Amino acid sequence: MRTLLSFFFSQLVVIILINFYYYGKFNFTIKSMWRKNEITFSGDEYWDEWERDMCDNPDKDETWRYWDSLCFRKFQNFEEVRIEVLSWSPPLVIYRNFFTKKQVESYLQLLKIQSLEEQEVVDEKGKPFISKVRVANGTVTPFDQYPEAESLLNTASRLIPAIDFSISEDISALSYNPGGHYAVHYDYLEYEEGSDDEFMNEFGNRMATFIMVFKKATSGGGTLFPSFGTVVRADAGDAFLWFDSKENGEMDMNVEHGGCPVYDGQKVISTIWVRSYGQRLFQEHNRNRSFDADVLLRSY
Ligand SMILES: O=C(O)CCC(=O)C(=O)O
Ligand SMILES: [Fe+2]
Repeated sequence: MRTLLSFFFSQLVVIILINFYYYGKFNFTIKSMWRKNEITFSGDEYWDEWERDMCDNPDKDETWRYWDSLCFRKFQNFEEVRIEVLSWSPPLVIYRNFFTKKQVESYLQLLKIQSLEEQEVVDEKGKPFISKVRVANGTVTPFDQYPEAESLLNTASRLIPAIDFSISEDISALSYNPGGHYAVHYDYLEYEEGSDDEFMNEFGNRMATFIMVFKKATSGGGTLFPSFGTVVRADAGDAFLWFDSKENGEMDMNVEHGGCPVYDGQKVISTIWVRSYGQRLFQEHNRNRSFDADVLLRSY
């Protein structure tokens, strides 16, 4: 009887200890999420609470662990390309280890000697102005002026044959310090009628956004896609890409996205906005629907 009782009590103690452990863990997670959500920064009024909750949710970190994630290993002219598909239609994909360490380092070195400026956003007339919708520093690094930028363009053109990267805006770099962010927005440009944009007249609207990662923040700083329920947290040397337009060239409403607030460390990315006119994909597709990711998996 005594052994039975002592067995019973020892089990009780174990159960209580386990409960304490999990309660503590649970409490810690909730508290740390809640604490981050409480962090204020300049421009936080442009973020909804649920968007910040998604940004801060640590479960969104490792896409390749999801039971339904699709990972492809493709050979393009004997070079290996690793593609993680986060959304099939419209496509949102991460290219892992896309750039070499040397490319990453030399581009960061180039940014060090450039002076990065506080970034503006454009209004509906296409006019730039400073706004706390985006808090970041940046600069433009034209391909024809900087071999470090040209090398990135060459790699993208070689490994992603579906897209003609030469029909694009100059590569532009962004650096976010703690408190830096870019509230949820679309990249597809929408101006009021009558505003004149020569570049738009010649090359069309933004078809795709290609983001290259050079430095990952130590806390915060992912890229949130509310419609996909995903936060991309890519590493230095990775790149990710999505389509801003549908097959008929109109704006795709599913691809709103934002740069989550950086809490610690520095985030450095740079972007190539690919323009529509002359892209082969529009000759092959013209329906009123989103593109599918299979166009990125073909070799052409
Ligand atoms: O910082 C990010 O993660 C996103 C940047 C972005 O959306 C943009 O530059 O248009
Ligand atoms: Fe954007």
